[in-house]
Amino acid sequence: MTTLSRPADTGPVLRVDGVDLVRSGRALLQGISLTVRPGEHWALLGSNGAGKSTLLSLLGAVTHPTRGVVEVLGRTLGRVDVRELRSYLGHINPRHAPEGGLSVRDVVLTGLTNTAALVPRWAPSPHEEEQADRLIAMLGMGARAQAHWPTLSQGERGRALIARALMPQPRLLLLDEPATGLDLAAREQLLASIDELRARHRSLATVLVTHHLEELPATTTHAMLLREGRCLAGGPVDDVLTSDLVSTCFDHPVRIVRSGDGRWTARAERIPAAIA
Ligand SMILES: Nc1ncnc2c1ncn2[C@@H]1O[C@H](COP(=O)(O)OP(=O)(O)OP(=O)(O)O)[C@@H](O)[C@H]1O
Repeated sequence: MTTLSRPADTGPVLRVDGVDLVRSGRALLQGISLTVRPGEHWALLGSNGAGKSTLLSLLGAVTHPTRGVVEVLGRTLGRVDVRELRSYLGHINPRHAPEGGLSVRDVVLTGLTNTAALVPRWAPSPHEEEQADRLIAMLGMGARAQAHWPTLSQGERGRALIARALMPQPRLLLLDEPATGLDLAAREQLLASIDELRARHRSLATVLVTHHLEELPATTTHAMLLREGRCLAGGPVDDVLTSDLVSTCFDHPVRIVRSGDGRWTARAERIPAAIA
């Protein structure tokens, strides 16, 4: 196997050009183009089945396009060892299931080996252990570092998984519905952690999938709206998250408001009785 040198730290983090993805004879994505640069924080929104997770799996080098080009960290999918490329990405799936007996600290360390369990005869360096402790503290999990995975709440797991994904110092972090199932306090803590992470790591790029505008961190810079596998709109967040575009995307009239703290709310518009 050829060894991939660490991808260069310059240029776009992601470049998707004219991508179609067909599975079982069905077009799941059509004509998707997207460029993500260092320091950009993208939200990927769309209704159930719009293709968000499918697009995220392309960006995470998990699947290949049927047509078009996907470049991840400057490497073209189809011409690169994707397993190795994935080790330079932070791809957070809230459904990740680490081995039961691991502590938070162990789970975070498995981010270096990209495995569900600690690798036998592998030991982290003192520097790597320090880094794990620093990330655990940054995500507000210092007091729970020795807690065993099954005893954690869903919110604690979400934050531990972000720390895990950051261990290889990725340039790109992919988050698939990170706030799903969290209660109000856990969601707010998670969003605050994401904002802090972005502030501390200025060149980090992120792509976050969600159904809910209330789950978008205030630091979101760009958005893409997906509808039936196609891009309805993509670009700077305030150009894309408008009442008109989001209503079209979800096939329902909604009013979008961005409040003073930079967060969003979406409310259904009342449809006048005459046309309801
Ligand atoms: N391997 C596959 N073969 C055929 N269809 C698939 C395959 N994988 C996903 N799909 C379909 O592709 C569509 C897009 O799925 P995807 O999971 O990307 O949507 P999503 O926007 O993430 O949806 P949700 O919000 O419900 O999670 C869905 O209709 C899904 O059933």
